[in-house]
Amino acid sequence: MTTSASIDLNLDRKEMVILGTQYSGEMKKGLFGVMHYLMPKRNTLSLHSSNNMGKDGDVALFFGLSGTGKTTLSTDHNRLLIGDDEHCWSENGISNIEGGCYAKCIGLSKEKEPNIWNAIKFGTGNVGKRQNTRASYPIEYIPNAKIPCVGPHPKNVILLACDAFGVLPPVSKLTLPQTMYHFIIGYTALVGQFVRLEFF
Ligand SMILES: Nc1ncnc2c1ncn2[C@@H]1O[C@H](COP(=O)(O)OP(=O)(O)O)[C@@H](O)[C@H]1O
Ligand SMILES: C=C(OP(=O)(O)O)C(=O)O
Repeated sequence: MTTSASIDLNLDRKEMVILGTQYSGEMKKGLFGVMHYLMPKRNTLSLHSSNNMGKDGDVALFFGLSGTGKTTLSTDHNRLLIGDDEHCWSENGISNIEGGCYAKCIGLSKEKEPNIWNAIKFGTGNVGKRQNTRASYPIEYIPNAKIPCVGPHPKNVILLACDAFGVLPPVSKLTLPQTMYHFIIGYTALVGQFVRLEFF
């Protein structure tokens, strides 16, 4: 064991117990773990991704580890927000699991991310002193949210590598096999450590 935290789940009793951590993100991540078990049985993929939709119905799906920009980039005032973190992709298209968002507060400013700033509503100026301080808000607090939070099959898939070491070009257009390769290796630079820096 490298940590004293544990997330214990009883699928029969539909119970989850979170021990040894005060990170409230475990509530949604624990349930996400349940979805990884249940959804494939229904021929549905559960994805750690954000999603938004353009005016023409084109859905973009953003994959990336914690801190790579899923929440920030999907909350785009020119597009409709479907969700910032956890989704299902089935034969019918995309649907959001959470119905709300979980934004990072560090460095948050009204000028750079006005929709997130306004959605938090309470105490925004006083938070964000630690690396992984979060605020949650109902998705309805984002003015251009897509309610209900569903969309057609994605037209564009974006892999957020956040490669601070400059190994990858800033932007690359990938072929299908390249996309599959990069999805599987999941290369991320510095910010893949975002949550771990804070808690371990
Ligand atoms: N160009 C940028 N694109 C995306 N995020 C950025 C950028 N510049 C700074 N950030 C910051 O990086 C962090 C990205 O975190 P977030 O969007 O919550 O990631 P995720 O949802 O993938 O965990 C935010 O704190 C955001 O303010
Ligand atoms: C809530 C989380 O997801 P993200 O940081 O990608 O928002 C997490 O990883 O704990």
